[in-house]
Amino acid sequence: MLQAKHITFSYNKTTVLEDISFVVEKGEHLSIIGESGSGKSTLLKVIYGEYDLDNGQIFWKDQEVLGPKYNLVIGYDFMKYVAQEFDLMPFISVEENVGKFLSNFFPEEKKQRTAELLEVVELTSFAKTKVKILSGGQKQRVALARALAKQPEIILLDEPFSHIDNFKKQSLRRSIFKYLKDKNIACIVATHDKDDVLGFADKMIVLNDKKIHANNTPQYLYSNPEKPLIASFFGEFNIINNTIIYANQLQVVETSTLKATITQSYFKGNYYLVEGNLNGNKVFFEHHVDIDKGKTVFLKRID
Ligand SMILES: Nc1ncnc2c1ncn2[C@@H]1O[C@H](COP(=O)(O)OP(=O)(O)OP(=O)(O)O)[C@@H](O)[C@H]1O
Repeated sequence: MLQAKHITFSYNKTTVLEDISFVVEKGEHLSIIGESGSGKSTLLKVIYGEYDLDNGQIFWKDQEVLGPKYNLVIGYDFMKYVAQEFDLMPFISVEENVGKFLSNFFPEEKKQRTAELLEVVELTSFAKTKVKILSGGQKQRVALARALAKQPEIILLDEPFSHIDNFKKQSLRRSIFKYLKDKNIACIVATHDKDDVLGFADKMIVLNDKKIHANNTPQYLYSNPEKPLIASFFGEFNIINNTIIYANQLQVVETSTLKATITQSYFKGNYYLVEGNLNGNKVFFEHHVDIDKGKTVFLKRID
């Protein structure tokens, strides 16, 4: 189990994280969300032991994770970290990068393990390719495979699929997160993407203004967003009578007290996101067809 206990961290005199506490159980998947600059990457780096804390402690099981003041070499064998900037060796091949830290004493094992990981990140056909000529997304996949090579107990992933195109992203995400669950590897994933969270994360932490705003399951936070910041992560929403209502919770009905004049319809594939004016405020709702500008509709909340 990873335990973060009352962590406070500052860059020079600027505090970025204040009194952060949470736990991650063995094999658990925790997502960290928050606006850009809220400190997600910093939190991962601090957990990795890249910086010394101002206050607080971090433990993996009984071992305290310490920063550079106490450790000559940053990092621990049980924990791997894949940063937003992945630092690969450009002049050797994909498989050599992945196998770099695996022992040469067991060549057959090394070969098998490398092949298994290349399959997880869907790069088998690039095994012999030099990393230098790979695209950004392919390099990100090599970095993921390399971090998994020595089978850590916990892995820290910073926007792990940010460079990967939509064609590959869905299947790669399933493949990586399934692999981590199957091997009982805990993960902490900093992300902006709700698709990295929904269906995969056991818990999610919302960082805001240096602190943890919420720490709960994605199901709970989706249903009880409490703050606009949380609702906005999941999708388009409205605040009507001081209540957060997602666009997909509003339905057009014959008559109601919510009368809106349509201003715009956006094609979204299997539905339209329709924008309207409700008592001088914007309102968004989902509808199966587009609605002409200027038309009046009545809306009702459905749950
Ligand atoms: N090395 C550094 N020195 C000083 N300040 C830094 C450093 N790295 C980050 N910061 C500042 O710390 C704050 C948090 O940055 P961080 O990168 O952790 O946020 P983030 O939530 O990961 O952002 P993003 O989603 O854009 O990646 C920001 O205000 C940033 O400017």
